[in-house]
Amino acid sequence: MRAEKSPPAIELRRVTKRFTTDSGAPYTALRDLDLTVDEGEFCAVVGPTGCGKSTTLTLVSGLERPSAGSVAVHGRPVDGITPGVGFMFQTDAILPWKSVVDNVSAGPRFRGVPKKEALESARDWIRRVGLAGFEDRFPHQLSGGMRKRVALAQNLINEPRVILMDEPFSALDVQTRAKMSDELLALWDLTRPAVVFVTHDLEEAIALADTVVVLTAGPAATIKARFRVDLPRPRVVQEIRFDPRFLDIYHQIWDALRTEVDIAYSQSTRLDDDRRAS
Ligand SMILES: Nc1ncnc2c1ncn2[C@@H]1O[C@H](COP(=O)(O)OP(=O)(O)OP(=O)(O)O)[C@@H](O)[C@H]1O
Repeated sequence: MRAEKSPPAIELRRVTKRFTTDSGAPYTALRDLDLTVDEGEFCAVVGPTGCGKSTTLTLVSGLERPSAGSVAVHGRPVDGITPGVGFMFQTDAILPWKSVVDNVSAGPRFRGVPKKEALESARDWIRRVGLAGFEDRFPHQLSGGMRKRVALAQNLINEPRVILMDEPFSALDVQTRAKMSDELLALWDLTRPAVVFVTHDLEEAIALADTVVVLTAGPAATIKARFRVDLPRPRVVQEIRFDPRFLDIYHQIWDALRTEVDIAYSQSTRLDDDRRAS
């Protein structure tokens, strides 16, 4: 008997997304975008500022609908908020009035898991993200890096098969950021969900991902190129940068990205000039 090939974790086909701007004019953010992320794949998305990286995530999450084309998660068309998907954004989504353990156990509690079991599982995840002993602290008593750990535990406790991350570590200092990236890779390795990780930082993208996708400059952004990152795992984020293969990959991707960054930059300076002239 022939085994059925399981669908990819995420599939966007010929996706176009139009917004209506404040002035009422239509703005096409994405056009004819095709993106496939396999089960267990760590995919980083890079592209010039404002090209549509976050919009791509909101389409997968179900927070926004495509104007044309289709979005599917595990073969199911996305129709409203996608179940089984975790999110991590630049700003923390942790609740300031709840302790660490209550924040982390909130997901299972919401799904109806009995309190005792939810708290046990939360303590387990808090330990795995390196916060044992901080269970009863409140978010304002934690550093930025510690709050990110809480957000990671809050996500991973729900055992998502897909995690969407939008510059989750960009507010952290450089060292904490590298440390968190290592933690993320170690935790990802435990359950290997599919990840889409949006970042401005090409080094971060290569250090973390299996594939790096480059978007073109907007409007009507689409995928310019997709690169396989064949660096060995496990990786230490701050050390993998010195691998000669890392530099090769960096140069290849930067060649594709640089043109798009230049286009976006000249568009933004032209807009500034127009504004000054009017
Ligand atoms: N709700 C909205 N209404 C109107 N325009 C929007 C809306 N959301 C996004 N846009 C526009 O769509 C384009 C893509 O935005 P998006 O935030 O996805 O880009 P990005 O690549 O994530 O940006 P950055 O790199 O700055 O984080 C931008 O020009 C943005 O202004």
